[in-house]
Amino acid sequence: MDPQFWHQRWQTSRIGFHQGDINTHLRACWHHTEARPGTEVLVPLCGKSRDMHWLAEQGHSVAGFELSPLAIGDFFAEAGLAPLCQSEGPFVRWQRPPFNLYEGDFFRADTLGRQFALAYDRAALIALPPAMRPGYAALLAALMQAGGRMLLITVNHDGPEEQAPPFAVDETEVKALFEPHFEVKLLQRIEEGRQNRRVAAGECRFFDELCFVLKRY
Ligand SMILES: C[S@@+](CC[C@H](N)C(=O)[O-])C[C@H]1O[C@@H](n2cnc3c(N)ncnc32)[C@H](O)[C@@H]1O
Repeated sequence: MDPQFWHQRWQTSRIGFHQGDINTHLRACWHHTEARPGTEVLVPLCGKSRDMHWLAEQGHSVAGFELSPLAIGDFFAEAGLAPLCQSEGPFVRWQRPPFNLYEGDFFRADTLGRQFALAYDRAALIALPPAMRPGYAALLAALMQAGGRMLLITVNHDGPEEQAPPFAVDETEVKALFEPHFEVKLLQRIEEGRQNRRVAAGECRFFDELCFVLKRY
């Protein structure tokens, strides 16, 4: 999407994607990453997700990437943390251990020359229109160390071909995007049914959440 789309969403507080609670798949499936405490977790398109606090509670440091300074500012303010800000390559890095949140375009993350053993994607891939997804998968392949693992959460629905996220990204597409670089395993699929507001409103007949673990070859 155009960066302006996201800046406007944050400026007008249209952030329905933000979850007040920790993500259910994260709690249930993180152990599949075989994460060791102390290992840094890459969180692309992180928003102000509370999941980053949960990862910190498991003993991880967190490297988040986010376009919106409002999102990053809220993340620290809501936690009562005062970050230090400094420029680093094309980013502004907001730092308060165990969090390093990089303000800027994630698609430039390779310029930092960093690699990660762990990553967590919730509502990042599904925020991208189809044409941007192959570049996202290739970038993650470049950023992950051999043997590195990533927990990936997507949605699948039969809503109208909307111009706005969350876009449907089913198991077939996840495999097509990532299998050239990663071993891909579907861990769980939750069928939300009428609990989902789009299904209840008749906009879709189904709305499923899928959780994968990916291992970099
Ligand atoms: C659907 S939200 C998901 C946020 C977060 N993962 C969560 O679960 O709440 C997508 C986020 O990605 C950010 N974003 C979109 N494109 C980006 C880019 N190219 N680089 C960094 N952040 C981006 C948006 O500002 C938005 O906060």
